[in-house]
Amino acid sequence: MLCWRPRNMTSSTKVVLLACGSFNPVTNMHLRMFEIARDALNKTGRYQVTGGIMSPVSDGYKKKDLVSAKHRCAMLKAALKSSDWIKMDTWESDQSSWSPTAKVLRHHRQQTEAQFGHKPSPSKRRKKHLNTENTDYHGSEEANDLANTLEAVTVSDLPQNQVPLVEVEGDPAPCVKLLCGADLLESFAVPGLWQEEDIDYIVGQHGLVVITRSGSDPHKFIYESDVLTKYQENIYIVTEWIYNDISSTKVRRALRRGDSVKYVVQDTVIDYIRQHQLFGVPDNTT
Ligand SMILES: Nc1ncnc2c1ncn2[C@@H]1O[C@H](COP(=O)(O)OP(=O)(O)OP(=O)(O)O)[C@@H](O)[C@H]1O
Ligand SMILES: NC(=O)c1ccc[n+]([C@@H]2O[C@H](COP(=O)(O)O)[C@@H](O)[C@H]2O)c1
Ligand SMILES: [Zn+2]
Repeated sequence: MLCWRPRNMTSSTKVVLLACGSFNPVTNMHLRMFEIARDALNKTGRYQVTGGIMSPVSDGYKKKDLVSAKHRCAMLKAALKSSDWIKMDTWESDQSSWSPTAKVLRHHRQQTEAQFGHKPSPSKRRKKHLNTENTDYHGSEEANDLANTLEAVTVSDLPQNQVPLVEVEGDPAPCVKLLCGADLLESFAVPGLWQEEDIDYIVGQHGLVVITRSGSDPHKFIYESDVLTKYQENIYIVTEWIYNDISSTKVRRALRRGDSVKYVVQDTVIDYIRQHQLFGVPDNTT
């Protein structure tokens, strides 16, 4: 089961969309992904998107040309002034080492559940160990305690279907789903890039919302993958008909060459890039 919800609940499932990425720099397409996904999910009548989170990768990712998290977060903060529902979260970028996406999702699931004040049932609270027969291992009264306990447990430590879920007392917490482009989905097949148990956890326990991207065929990719086919009801593919192949790589290239990136990234981001002379942007002030 992807998301715990009371059996008698007939209303739509609340969803928080989480996008992990370098955002080096954040482009209008990163922001558009959220709008496209929210429209598509809300229109199904089965989901209600209640929030969006952008989580920039930490400096420990060490990808070529990655500017510091300080700058990437500042640009993201500036860009998000134009949105009233997408927020940046710096938990991941504050880490000194790179965090696998499964770990970031798990962190946000715990945060979301804690925000909703979910409490463990008294019977479950007494069970300190995680490896119970219950698939609905219940969360903590004191959110921090739970976070600390679980922090020590990697996703792969938890047997399948024994991922900590929280019993609902009142409103159910939204499900946290990974929002990504089709290229990220297809990177699951790159040997050694993703742990199998992480893919299982991400798709099996959270779910994906995938935005189509030029050069990708997510339906075919799912068909060719046994694990993705197994969980295909947890993968929601959204076709972006207003086709736009913006990428941070192209933005960095244009900036390096002194070309305009206006209307491709937010003006506030352009101002920040010029002010801090990032991405090799030529200094026009001298
Ligand atoms: N044009 C796009 N269409 C669909 N998804 C996109 C697009 N641009 C970025 N994404 C998605 O945004 C997320 C963050 O990606 P990332 O920060 O790597 O951006 P990027 O533009 O691909 O950057 P880079 O060129 O540096 O790899 C990923 O899930 C990626 O698939
Ligand atoms: N094994 C993993 O969890 C894994 C592998 C590759 C990329 N990612 C994430 O995907 C996002 C996009 O990465 P790229 O910018 O390299 O395409 C980043 O947030 C990165 O942390 C996660
Ligand atoms: Zn990318």
